Amino acid sequence: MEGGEEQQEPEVGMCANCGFLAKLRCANCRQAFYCKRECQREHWKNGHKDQCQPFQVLESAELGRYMVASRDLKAGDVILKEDPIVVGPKQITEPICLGCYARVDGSYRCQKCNWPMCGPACESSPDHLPECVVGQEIGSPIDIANFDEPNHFYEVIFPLRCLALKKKSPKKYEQLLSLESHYEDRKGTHVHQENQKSIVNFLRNYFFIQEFPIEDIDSSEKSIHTITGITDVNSLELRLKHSEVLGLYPTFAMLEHSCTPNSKHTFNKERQVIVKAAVDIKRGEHISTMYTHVLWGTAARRDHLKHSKYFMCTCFRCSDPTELGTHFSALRCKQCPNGFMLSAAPLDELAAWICTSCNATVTSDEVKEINLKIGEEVEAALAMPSVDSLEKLVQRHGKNLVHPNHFHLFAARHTLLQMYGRDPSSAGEESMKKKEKMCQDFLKVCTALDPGMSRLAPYAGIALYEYHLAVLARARQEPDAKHVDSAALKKDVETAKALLQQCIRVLQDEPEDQPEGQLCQVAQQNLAELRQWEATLSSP
Ligand SMILES: C[S@@+](CC[C@H](N)C(=O)[O-])C[C@H]1O[C@@H](n2cnc3c(N)ncnc32)[C@H](O)[C@@H]1O
Repeated sequence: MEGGEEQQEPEVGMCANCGFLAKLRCANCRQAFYCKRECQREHWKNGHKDQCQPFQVLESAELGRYMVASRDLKAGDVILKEDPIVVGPKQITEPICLGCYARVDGSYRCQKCNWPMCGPACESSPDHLPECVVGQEIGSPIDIANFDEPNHFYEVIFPLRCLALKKKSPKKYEQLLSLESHYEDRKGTHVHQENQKSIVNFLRNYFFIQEFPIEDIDSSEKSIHTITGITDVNSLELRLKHSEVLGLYPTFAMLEHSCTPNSKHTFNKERQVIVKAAVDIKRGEHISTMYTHVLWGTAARRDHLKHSKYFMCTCFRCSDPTELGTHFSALRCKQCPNGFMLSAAPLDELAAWICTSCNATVTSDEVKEINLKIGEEVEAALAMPSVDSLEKLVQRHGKNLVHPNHFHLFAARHTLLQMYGRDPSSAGEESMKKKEKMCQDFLKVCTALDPGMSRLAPYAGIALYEYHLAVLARARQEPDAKHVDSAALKKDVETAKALLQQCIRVLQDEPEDQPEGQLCQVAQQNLAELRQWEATLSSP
């Protein structure tokens, strides 16, 4: 949902502290009124401090609940910091410790329930309590032998932890159940049938959760399906050092989807989610996140949202056949030399595609087929990448089949731009020129698709870093005295510094234990070294 509906704010209200008629209001949330400053100070001390948020949750027939900014937000402003109500393994996961979520090899098991863990400290983690209690009571064997492959036993952990909230924390359970489950939409679908076997039946017929009092665990089929729906629609994926887990954050779950989101989020070590404005957001504007993959074309994104989140996206990017001028899904016209085929109506999956130049048409099925074919080729090339094979693929398809910015080629270009200058076959000056140009083109598309770097920070961060390497390679070619004062060298050093600074800005929120966070640290070190080198250049 783009833009903001006009929100008419009331001009007067009741003082939140003493109940008198009031005109002053809290500048952050704009929801609490005060009759005088003393009342505002009092109210802040008495709890408003913890409740004051720069957003409001509203509701509409189209979106359900959604968030709007309650004041103007600057890019980088913190919108929300929230604890999860449940954390646990993803539905499909290799065996991991149920306390710290590191991979396990089976050499240690919980003394009480026999689930594989990494040691005694994790055994007493509060996260692990629900399955540990069920395991102790029921005593069903935890039959995990292969530790290298995903194991179906883990499928029940997250739903079980959600169900156990009923006794452990009734307030959180209520909060959880208030989230959207799309229960009716899911009934009878393949997902529902699979969950019936792997989660509902397994919890009831193997772990016998119906033996627990209903006041402790609601083990009805409907409740378990509702919980799996809530999880699929609302949960977030947390990347930890050695695994990925899920978390449910009830306020975060109020954020609507947009394919050009205006917020970004990260997690801290306490597993809180921190949501920041990715771009400036005006008061009253909707605040959005992204539920799907920013580097997929419109048809794939909409299809994914339809089947996993049960709505058809109509955002600005989805409605624009050029995808914000990038031509990310455009094909080459086979009837004329210069035209590109674009969907005549991108919000209609079955609409024909029309040439921008000669008006020739192709069906949406033909488009799907071409995409499938290129997708397979790119996947095969990326499985064993070489500069030569990727270059040929990008050039051939970019000339004959698809727009050079097409999403399938974009993935190949991301690998290629990192290989130039690293792969021994591409160490020369020519390759570095290609690298520089490819980084520029790549970053142009990133900026158009995701101006706030909400999702593309890791991609753009790498491209900025590689771009600086290409510029620096040119600058370092002639470090002799006669070149020292040349304007070209100075300009290159300035450009390389600016690229590193931008790389650091883009990656600054990435976790330190992830490759992107580590790249940010490398960029900081490189920047310091570059400044030292620059100083030696200008010293007499
Ligand atoms: C994480 S929940 C968001 C909160 C939800 N609206 C509610 O009231 O609980 C995701 C669901 O919100 C709705 N939704 C989110 N973004 C939407 C959008 N851009 N267009 C239509 N529906 C959307 C869909 O029903 C989706 O499955």
